[in-house]
Amino acid sequence: MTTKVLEVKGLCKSFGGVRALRDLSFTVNENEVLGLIGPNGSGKSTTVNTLSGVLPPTAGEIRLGGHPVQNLPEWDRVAMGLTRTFQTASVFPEFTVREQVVLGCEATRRSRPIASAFRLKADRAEEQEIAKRVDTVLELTGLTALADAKVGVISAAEQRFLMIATALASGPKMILLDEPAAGMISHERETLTRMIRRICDSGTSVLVIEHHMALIMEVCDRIVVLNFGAQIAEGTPAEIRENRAVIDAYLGEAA
Ligand SMILES: Nc1ncnc2c1ncn2[C@@H]1O[C@H](COP(=O)(O)OP(=O)(O)OP(=O)(O)O)[C@@H](O)[C@H]1O
Repeated sequence: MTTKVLEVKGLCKSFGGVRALRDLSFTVNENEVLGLIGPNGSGKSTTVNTLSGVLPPTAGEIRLGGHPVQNLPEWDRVAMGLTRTFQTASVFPEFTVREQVVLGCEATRRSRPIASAFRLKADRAEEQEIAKRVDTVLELTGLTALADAKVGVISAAEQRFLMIATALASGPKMILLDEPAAGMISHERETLTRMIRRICDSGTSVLVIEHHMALIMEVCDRIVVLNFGAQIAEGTPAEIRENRAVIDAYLGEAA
């Protein structure tokens, strides 16, 4: 049976007179990587910003695991299992890689500062649980060997992997990746492609925005295509490659 992780129904977003999103409806299922593609200005970032809670939708419904989340703040959505990365790397150069990933666990921490101060038993158990989760996430993102390196000295691609690791540290059901391959060279994109598949196989569904079509076609199970804020196609990579409206609006004849 297919389990829906994220359901988007009739999503609209306007900025004054600009209708950035026009009635989007799609789902992301368990064990699925969904690609969101389209020309510049077609509404991809607005979709991710609206899904994650950075922007309030003008209309429509967003459900996570069946629960409506469109009126919840970003932090609550993270705690419920919906997390994201941003287009630009937001990292702390003075932290170690491990310390930065630990920050990503904050949204799901149960213990309060008072418990930490007294080192209560439950708090110690949670510390151990977090350490284990951080190790798992570092392995999933290929950063184990860099765990004690300062964030400021690792490569730009590794910093992007670290952003994914930090987002995964909250143990999400669903991760939104906003142009994760930006600035990467060929072998780094291949590493990223394998990483996205591993993330999906480990139980976190993925929605990925990306302009790099080879990566999208290789990693996605299904693809949604936007143009001028409207959904013009949805299908498997093979179907999207052949879709006349998508070729005309975005891919061109070469894809
Ligand atoms: N904060 C904002 N205020 C006004 N208009 C906005 C705002 N954010 C986005 N828009 C407009 O909404 C539309 C969709 O923009 P969006 O950034 O979502 O597109 P995109 O597909 O992510 O583009 P790109 O591939 O260039 O990142 C564009 O017309 C854009 O100018």
